[in-house]
Amino acid sequence: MHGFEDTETGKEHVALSMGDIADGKPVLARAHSECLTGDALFSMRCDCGYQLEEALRAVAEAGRGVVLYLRQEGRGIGLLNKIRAYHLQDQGADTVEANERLGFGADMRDYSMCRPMLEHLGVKGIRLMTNNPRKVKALSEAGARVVERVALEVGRNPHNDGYLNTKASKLGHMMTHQDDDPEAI
Ligand SMILES: Nc1nc2c(ncn2[C@@H]2O[C@H](COP(=O)(O)OP(=O)(O)OP(=O)(O)O)[C@@H](O)[C@H]2O)c(=O)[nH]1
Ligand SMILES: [Zn+2]
Repeated sequence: MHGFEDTETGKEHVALSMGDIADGKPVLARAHSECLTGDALFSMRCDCGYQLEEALRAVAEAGRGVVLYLRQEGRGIGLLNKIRAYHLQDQGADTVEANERLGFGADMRDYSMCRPMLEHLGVKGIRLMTNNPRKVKALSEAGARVVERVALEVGRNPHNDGYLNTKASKLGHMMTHQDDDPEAI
């Protein structure tokens, strides 16, 4: 485990690495945004905890890889605002509308810390586990060489079904699941 301090925001990020990731070959990687509720408290209303677990499992299976754990909770609006957004969602708003009603953009995250973190670890190119095309673009623009996107679709359940559908329809996430697919729950 490697710790990093973001000198601009004061946030402390972490990288979990396994195996030789500085050999120049593409590295299986996940840039995971903090979700206290999903990652630590087992919330089922998002897919974060499931994705984190699957990313760690995939790295372990490959014997080589890195998970960047980025402290940008709630797509960058922070934990308390995410809780406020959840209250709005309980009254009918979707995840994007809730953010907007609170005066935030749909996604306020910044991935500029990833490049120095990967450079420090000697990683030259990554096979990024994500369904989010904006994340691939943002990481590439930040200077990280994304050689491949690896799908990370896990954890769909009745509590996060609507949330995942909104990610696909409003945020552009690439999901193979179809709303009318009875086997996909
Ligand atoms: N504002 C807000 N943030 C949320 C909500 N649900 C989860 N999050 C946050 O969203 C972040 C995870 O982003 P997602 O949009 O689920 O997924 P992603 O990282 O864009 O894409 P993947 O790489 O495919 O997982 C974490 O920081 C969570 O805390 C919500 O309803 N509102
Ligand atoms: Zn979450």
